Amino acid sequence: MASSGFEGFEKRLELVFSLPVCADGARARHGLRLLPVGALREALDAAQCAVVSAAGNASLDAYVLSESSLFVYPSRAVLKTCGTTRLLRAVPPLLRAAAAELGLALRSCRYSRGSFLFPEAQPFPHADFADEVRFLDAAVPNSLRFRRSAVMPPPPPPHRHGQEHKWHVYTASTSDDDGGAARLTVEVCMTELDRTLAKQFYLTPGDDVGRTSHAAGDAMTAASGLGDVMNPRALVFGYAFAPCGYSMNALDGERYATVHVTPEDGHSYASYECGGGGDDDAAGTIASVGKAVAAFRPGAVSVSVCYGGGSGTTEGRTGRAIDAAWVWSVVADAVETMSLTCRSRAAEDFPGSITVTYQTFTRAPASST
Ligand SMILES: C[S@+](CC[C@H](N)C(=O)[O-])C[C@H]1O[C@@H](n2cnc3c(N)ncnc32)[C@H](O)[C@@H]1O
Repeated sequence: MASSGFEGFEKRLELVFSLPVCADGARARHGLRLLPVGALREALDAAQCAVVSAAGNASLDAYVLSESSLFVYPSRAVLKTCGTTRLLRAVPPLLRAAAAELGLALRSCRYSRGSFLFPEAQPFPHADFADEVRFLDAAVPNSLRFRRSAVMPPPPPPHRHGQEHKWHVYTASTSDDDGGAARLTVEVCMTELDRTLAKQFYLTPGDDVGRTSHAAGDAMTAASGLGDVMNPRALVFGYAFAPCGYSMNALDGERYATVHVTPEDGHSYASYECGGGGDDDAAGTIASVGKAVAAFRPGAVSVSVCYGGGSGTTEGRTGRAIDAAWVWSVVADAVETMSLTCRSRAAEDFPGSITVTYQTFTRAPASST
């Protein structure tokens, strides 16, 4: 841990593989889910984190890690790590194992993160986005020739705290127009959590002897209302750290949601992410951000939405095409009801027909009258 405090802001990597056409039935059906435990462990060791709990359903495997989460689908892996982990170091062993054990070739790679609270504590290559981009450029195969990195703009000055909250995105893809792979992912980063709500994520005296980390985590899920963030059908797995901290994975069919909480005063942080589904209920998926924000009443929030662009992407209930202006307005409707005001917004297109939107919100200053 940095001497200054725990770095809550996560690094997030999504790798998408092509399933081999001539694979036998099991390999075609389960793909990456057949990776040997030893191969996963080698990748997580390289990133400097470990599995603390595992669950799965017919569509995916979900792991709570010592620092955040891992989701594994047949052709897609999402690895999210926080603290001073070296997430990008997991890329070479993952690609090697996917090729050697399963014959899977990488089709696209997306890396994203916010601005760290304690950038000086980050190990190479994470201290500098330019180094992260160089590392990824060297790690992904040449066949992913469509590449782009961008730092999404900070709010215009003067910002409330003089901090610049930026969103860093790198993508590489074998195709500039990956029309068939529309997926919606929502990433929310919250700081300055309400102190009373944050206290729910501390173990209570006696927890260390009386309850498992899973049972204590499930109690935190219930007390905070986070169990409802997805929908009542979802399987929810909470995990409590000692003396504080919380991680949760929720699964509903092919969709997942994940919440991570660093409740320590002075650098409190919570994240909410959901994704895994297509865009048939994009409005509902994005609106779930409102429930996550209500559980923490943060002073500052950023929301990034990544969606498959191109002509095939429509919002199911209305048949309306998803575009950045529509995403911005659905996010703002979900967040601004909680005395938070939009400070900045941006949208960028990336290879593989991906669009990423980014918005920041802060609590409105108290009125002087
Ligand atoms: C892993 S969790 C959630 C991570 C998530 N990115 C976040 O910050 O919200 C981090 C919280 O758990 C606490 N914690 C306690 N033991 C930990 C451990 N062994 N590894 C990681 N975090 C631990 C940290 O102090 C922090 O409050």
